[in-house]
Amino acid sequence: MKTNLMKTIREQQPIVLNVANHVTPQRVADGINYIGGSPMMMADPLEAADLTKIADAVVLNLGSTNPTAQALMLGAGETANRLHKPVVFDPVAVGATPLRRKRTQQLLERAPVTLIRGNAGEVAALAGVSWDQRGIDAGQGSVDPVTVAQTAAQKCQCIVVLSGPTDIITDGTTVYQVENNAPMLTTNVGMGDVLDGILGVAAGISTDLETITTATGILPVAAELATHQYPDAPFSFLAETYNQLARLDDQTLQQRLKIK
Ligand SMILES: Nc1ncnc2c1ncn2[C@@H]1O[C@H](COP(=O)(O)OP(=O)(O)OP(=O)(O)O)[C@@H](O)[C@H]1O
Ligand SMILES: Cc1ncsc1CCO
Ligand SMILES: [Mg+2]
Repeated sequence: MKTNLMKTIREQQPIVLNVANHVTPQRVADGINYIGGSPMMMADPLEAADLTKIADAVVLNLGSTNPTAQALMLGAGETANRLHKPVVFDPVAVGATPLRRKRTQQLLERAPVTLIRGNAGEVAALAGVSWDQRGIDAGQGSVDPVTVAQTAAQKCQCIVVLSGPTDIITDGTTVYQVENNAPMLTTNVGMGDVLDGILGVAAGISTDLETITTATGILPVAAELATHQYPDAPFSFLAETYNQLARLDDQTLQQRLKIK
């Protein structure tokens, strides 16, 4: 694993450019900032290319898809490809509507992404696996999530991080699993979006599978520590999770990470 990830983030302070949804941008910006990255949100497609030039990584979120957001995603994605910068994509509720599927397909064709992070329902939709997705939530399915993640990674030719009680990280061949988790993460809307931001920070440093796997553990490790303090208070848990993100060092992260 990447044993000096937190130190490297705080030294390099990667700039992460986001096409955020309209629900959780503050949570995402805080998540990036608290671990030591530098967040930037954008809203005007006319500056997507110029802002991508100064970014170390780009994070694209389908959550509040609309024509402007799609133009932002395409503009940033295409420039990032040309400049060989990493792109993280979150296909929020992609299986829910034909429009979301069409816009995702257009993005993946015009600007291939480095990493897709979604819950089981979203990754299943990309893999073409039958799944009972529930809006923005994972829903239920009968196929092994590891197979779902590997299929999506092979189809989309990128790294896939399938989040859930166990997070699955794969390039289509090698598979790592992060077993740290905190159920109150699912009570707070947007913690998947925060995970995307953290993965963007890490991708700004390296996109090797070990770095991405270590980065996937940052949020659940912080959330486990917060759960010890606030086992039944989801909003206090949320605040404490951010405190723990700010405090987290490599020693604590490596000690607490449960990877298989
Ligand atoms: N059932 C669960 N128990 C514990 N932790 C979970 C569970 N499901 C997801 N997580 C953790 O919650 C975080 C967010 O992942 P999740 O799968 O909920 O994203 P999401 O569905 O895209 O959320 P959102 O759309 O609200 O941002 C990850 O760190 C993941 O490990
Ligand atoms: C609630 C919600 N609706 C669209 S995006 C979003 C935040 C979770 O991704
Ligand atoms: Mg989500």
